[in-house]
Amino acid sequence: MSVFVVVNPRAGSGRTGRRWPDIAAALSGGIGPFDHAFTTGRGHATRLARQAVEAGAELIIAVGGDGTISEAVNGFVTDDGAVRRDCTFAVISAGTGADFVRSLGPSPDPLRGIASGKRRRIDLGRVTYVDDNGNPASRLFINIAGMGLSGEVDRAVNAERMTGLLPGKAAYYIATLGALLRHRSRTVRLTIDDREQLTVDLSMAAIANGQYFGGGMHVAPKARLDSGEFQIVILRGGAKLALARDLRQVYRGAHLDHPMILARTGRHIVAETVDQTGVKVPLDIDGESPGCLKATFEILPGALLLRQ
Ligand SMILES: Nc1ncnc2c1ncn2[C@@H]1O[C@H](COP(=O)(O)OP(=O)(O)OP(=O)(O)O)[C@@H](O)[C@H]1O
Repeated sequence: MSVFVVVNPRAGSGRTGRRWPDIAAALSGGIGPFDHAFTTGRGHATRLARQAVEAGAELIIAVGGDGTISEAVNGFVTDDGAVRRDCTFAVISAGTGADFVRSLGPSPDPLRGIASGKRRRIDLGRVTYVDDNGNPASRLFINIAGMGLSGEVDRAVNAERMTGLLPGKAAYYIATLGALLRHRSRTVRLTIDDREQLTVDLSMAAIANGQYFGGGMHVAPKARLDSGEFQIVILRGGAKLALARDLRQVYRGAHLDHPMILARTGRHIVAETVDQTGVKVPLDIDGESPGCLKATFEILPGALLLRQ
């Protein structure tokens, strides 16, 4: 079998690079020979995975955090926008947040899972949106996309990381706190499967394939990777103090009955700002914020063959 491994040596604040010799030894013991390459920066995992898929790789393994996993999955998209269904994907999670793998269930040893050859089909999401230069863009997501506060946090975390002054976790907390303090809710209209239209004063919405984001927040406890639909969790605007106080409920996944939460399911969601201020609502796509509303989220049932 032809195997290609995409490794982000910087993931987990550089831990992945340090662990790579051990991971590589265990991998070759489990699955035999493979090719690999280290990513050098943003978007590189997509290019590496795409080259490998086009060269006939049968299994792509992403080694890194949620950003690397998401970028590598985007390498499965062909020029005409279809997703390659003949190549298998696997992950060795070695990032800081490790949110995607939490939805896969308990797996004491991901290497053993990969070596076992067990495979399952999971859904992917596709989001079309307006990028930061005002151009139409499209991207796959494997875990969670969303809008509002989560997009603001992504941008703040990214800016904080750029300064390089603080280590990963501290940068994340400081950026999140700052984004929360600056945050203002916006009026957004969500059209779900052409059957329901919600116009809400929105702080945040998660369009969830997986269950966790933000480093362990159980935002969409009812989402299933193979359900053929998204779980949609909407947080209305409200007092920030109440928000901060009730945040703990989200970590436990106990927030769905909260008066500030609306929960739905859907396969096709259009989200647009109807806010008179004209302020843009940033997106969150698997932890990155490459653009703003208006956006369309579409489920791609069973699009990815996952070895686990
Ligand atoms: N060599 C590199 N140097 C710096 N950044 C890189 C490099 N290779 C990839 N990247 C970028 O690093 C970013 C973060 O990577 P990733 O998400 O995998 O790790 P993490 O942030 O530690 O984990 P998590 O997202 O699970 O918290 C990605 O957006 C990716 O584009």
